[in-house]
This record gives sequence, C-alpha cells and structure tokens, in this order.
Amino acid sequence: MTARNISLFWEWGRKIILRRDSPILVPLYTSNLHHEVELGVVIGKGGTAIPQAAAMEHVAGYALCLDMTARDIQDECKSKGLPWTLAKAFNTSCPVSEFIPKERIPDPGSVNLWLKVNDQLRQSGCTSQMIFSIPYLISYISDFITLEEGDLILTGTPKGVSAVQEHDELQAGIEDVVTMSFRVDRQDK
Ligand SMILES: O=C([O-])CC(=O)C(=O)O
Ligand SMILES: [Mg+2]
Repeated sequence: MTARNISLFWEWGRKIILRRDSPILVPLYTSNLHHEVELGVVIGKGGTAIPQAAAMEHVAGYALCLDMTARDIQDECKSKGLPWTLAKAFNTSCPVSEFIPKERIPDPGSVNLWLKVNDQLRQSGCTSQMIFSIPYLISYISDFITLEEGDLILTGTPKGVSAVQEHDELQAGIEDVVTMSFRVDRQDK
C-alpha cells in the first residue's frame, strides 16, 4: 500500500494520507482538531455497482486510520450547508497504519478499536456498533463512484472523539492486530 495509490472517500471527500514517523500538523485555521479512530477498508479489486453479496471479494485488506477533523470548521460548514473539505481533507488529515492483509481480520464487522492521547484512553469501540456494514458501504459507494484498486474507505468512529494539542502523542490499535502512534505538531505557516 502506498500513499500515492490511495484515494479516500469520506462523504465524497478525499483525505490526505499520512504515514508513520511524520507528525499530524494542526492547520492554522482550526482551534479544535479532533481525533477519530476508524477501521479503513482497502479495495483490492475495483468495480461499479458492486452487490453487497460480492462486496468482500473486492477487499484486499485493512488499515487503521485516523479521520482527523477540524470540528469548528465542520460545524461552521454544517450550519451553512457547505461541504466539509477543509474540516476533513487538509494535509496530514489521515494518519494510517501499515497495510493489514484481509486474512488477519477474519471478521471486520466485529473488531475492537482504541485510541489513547498521552496514554489516556479516549476511544474504545467495536465495529459491530457501526450503523452500516462494510458490504453495505462498498455497495453504496460503488453505485456512485467506481472503486479502484488501492482506494481506502473509512468507516466511522466510536464515541469519545476529543481535541488534540500540539505535542500530544496519539496511540491507536486494533486488538492484537496492529498499533500505531503519531505526534501532533503545529503547522509553521
Ligand atoms: O465527523 C463526523 O461528523 C462523522 C464522522 O466522521 C464519523 O462518525 O466517523
Ligand atoms: Mg470519521
């Protein structure tokens, strides 16, 4: 999995991938940047109008992802009925783990995700709490946008989202499958 190949749909938006060892940069225009830990689904075989029953055949694997969100900007956009691009799709808005092959998560509809900020647990939840299943999401999105190999779909976050500050250390994991950590920095200019 390389960042170059990955586009990502979030409410029809594109987020920008951030790999290990690079900091999450807080955009200058937000004072309320939130973490959202999420299971990411990596598409292995593209398709249009994929039926739910065939959807899992299109999955290559997974990645643990952070849907970093400028909540103040999102709220402003919501109130004006505007798209959430600046809230969700800025540089470094999508820290990701390494690629997790499909076989390592046999039941993606029931895995536990967690996130800590400076060693304090903030988010913990199971993908069984998701409103829409992974097959439903793949089928629904592919009705409107043709999925391609390497696309990454974020699936929503458990409760507990909260603000991060410069110098915070975020750690997140999926059960015994993967852990990752990212530090937060202020953008220079
Ligand atoms: O930011 C939001 O309002 C919703 C979202 O990304 C999620 O639930 O994962
Ligand atoms: Mg999210």
